[in-house]
Amino acid sequence: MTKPGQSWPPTDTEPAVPHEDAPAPGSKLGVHYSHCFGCGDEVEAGLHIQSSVAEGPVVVSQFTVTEAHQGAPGLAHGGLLACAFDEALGSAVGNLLRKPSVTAKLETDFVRPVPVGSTLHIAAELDGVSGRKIYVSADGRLDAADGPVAVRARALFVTVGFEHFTTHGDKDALHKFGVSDKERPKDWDINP
Ligand SMILES: CCCCCCCCCCCCCC(=O)SCCNC(=O)CCNC(=O)[C@H](O)C(C)(C)COP(=O)(O)OP(=O)(O)OC[C@H]1O[C@@H](n2cnc3c(N)ncnc32)[C@H](O)[C@@H]1OP(=O)(O)O
Repeated sequence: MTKPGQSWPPTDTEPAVPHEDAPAPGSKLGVHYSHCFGCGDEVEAGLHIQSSVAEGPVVVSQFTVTEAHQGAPGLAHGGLLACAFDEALGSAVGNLLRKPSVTAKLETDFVRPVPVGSTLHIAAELDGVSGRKIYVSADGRLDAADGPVAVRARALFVTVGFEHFTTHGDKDALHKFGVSDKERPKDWDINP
């Protein structure tokens, strides 16, 4: 856990510059995989997070807490909130940098309870890049983009080759992500 006062990013970084093919500010981001627990439209009890690109290296996401997401009665489960942030942070990394990347470290500060029925407005910003390491952080505000902060998160994503997914996961992963062999060299930076 990064201690209060510890600098972030924890190492020297270069600015995180969005890829030339990254969606423009204002663009709505679609589902990256229909069975993704974070954004997938085929996961009934999933988080159904919707995201769009904002100004700067920022992606904003909304997550509405339902009864399927409870820990204590009427309150969101902390682990599910962490999942929502993983999705929101990963969406910023993947969509803005277009580098296949995975979460290596994720830390969350739970500042206020998040009730069922509320919507978290999550703003995830790319903070810097150091080689394969991508630092990204987010605030989640209750019920409005300028509402009170309920959750904060910081994460390290690490760029991987596409074989990470096809070797460790599903050999058809690229097809399921909607990334074709033809698109790969043009649309994605692969330099792990
Ligand atoms: C169109 C586009 C749409 C895209 C949308 C996408 C949306 C997606 C939304 C979904 C989002 C959900 C996303 C998900 O859920 S991703 C699923 C959850 N994550 C995983 O499963 C990842 C599992 N871990 C691994 O595979 C490996 O450990 C990785 C690949 C991460 C690194 O193993 P690898 O052997 O390759 O590399 P390395 O070990 O040399 O490490 C490299 C560097 O990183 C540093 N390091 C590593 N770990 C840590 C750590 N814990 N704290 C601090 N530092 C750490 C390390 O010191 C080194 O630094 P340096 O020595 O170089 O300085």
